[in-house]
Amino acid sequence: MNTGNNIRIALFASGAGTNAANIIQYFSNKPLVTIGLIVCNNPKAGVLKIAADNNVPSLLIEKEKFFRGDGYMPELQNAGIDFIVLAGFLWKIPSTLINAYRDKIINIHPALLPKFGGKGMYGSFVHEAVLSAKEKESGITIHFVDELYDNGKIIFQTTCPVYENDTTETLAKRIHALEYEHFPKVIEQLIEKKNQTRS
Ligand SMILES: Nc1nc2c(c(=O)[nH]1)N[C@@H](CN(C=O)c1ccc(C(=O)N[C@@H](CCC(=O)O)C(=O)O)cc1)CN2
Ligand SMILES: NCC(=O)N[C@@H]1O[C@H](COP(=O)([O-])[O-])[C@@H](O)[C@H]1O
Repeated sequence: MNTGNNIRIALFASGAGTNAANIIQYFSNKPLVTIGLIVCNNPKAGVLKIAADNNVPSLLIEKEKFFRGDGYMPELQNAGIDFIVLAGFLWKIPSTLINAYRDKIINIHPALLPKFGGKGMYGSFVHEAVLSAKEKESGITIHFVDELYDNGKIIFQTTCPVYENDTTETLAKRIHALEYEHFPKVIEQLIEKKNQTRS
């Protein structure tokens, strides 16, 4: 149980982990926030090396315990986790965690929800859908996580242009730039707001 003023965050990621690396770096000199754990469902994910390189403990999870067991609640509690940040995590968060961390789980989505969200909408699939729809703009959405995919209350959105000659790669690069710029600051503002209501 975390009893101090320090807020301990668990980052959930399934892939390269560039957002996780950016968040770790951002909070590396902010004493009130600790990245206490990286939770991953993919043994080959680049985020596991990012955890090791930054001396952040990691937890490799498997389906049965996550979806039909305790959702790794004991491990999260032992790590003193107060807040969960999904940064490219590709499994649905089960009700065990949603209920235990109600309004304390957030996610970043690489499009302007409610469009281009839901099952199957992750990574390059999202950018492909935006390009196929001939959208003139895309962006990012940061939202609270509830039982459904991409359904929780929206906290923050910002946009970027989509160009006719864009590929999924060029659009992904523009979206990533928005993620790196805004995600850590939105996390920090949320934590500050929760600290104000606690004190
Ligand atoms: N309860 C919730 N869990 C998760 C949410 C959420 O809003 N509520 N957000 C996702 C992140 N996400 C979009 O932002 C997302 C990730 C993955 C999928 C998806 O379709 N996943 C596949 C499985 C993919 C795989 O195992 O490689 C699937 O469910 O079939 C949709 C949206 C994180 N969790
Ligand atoms: N629907 C969820 C989704 O698509 N999330 C996206 O996965 C990428 C993870 O990149 P990273 O592993 O390099 O941080 C990010 O672009 C994030 O928005």
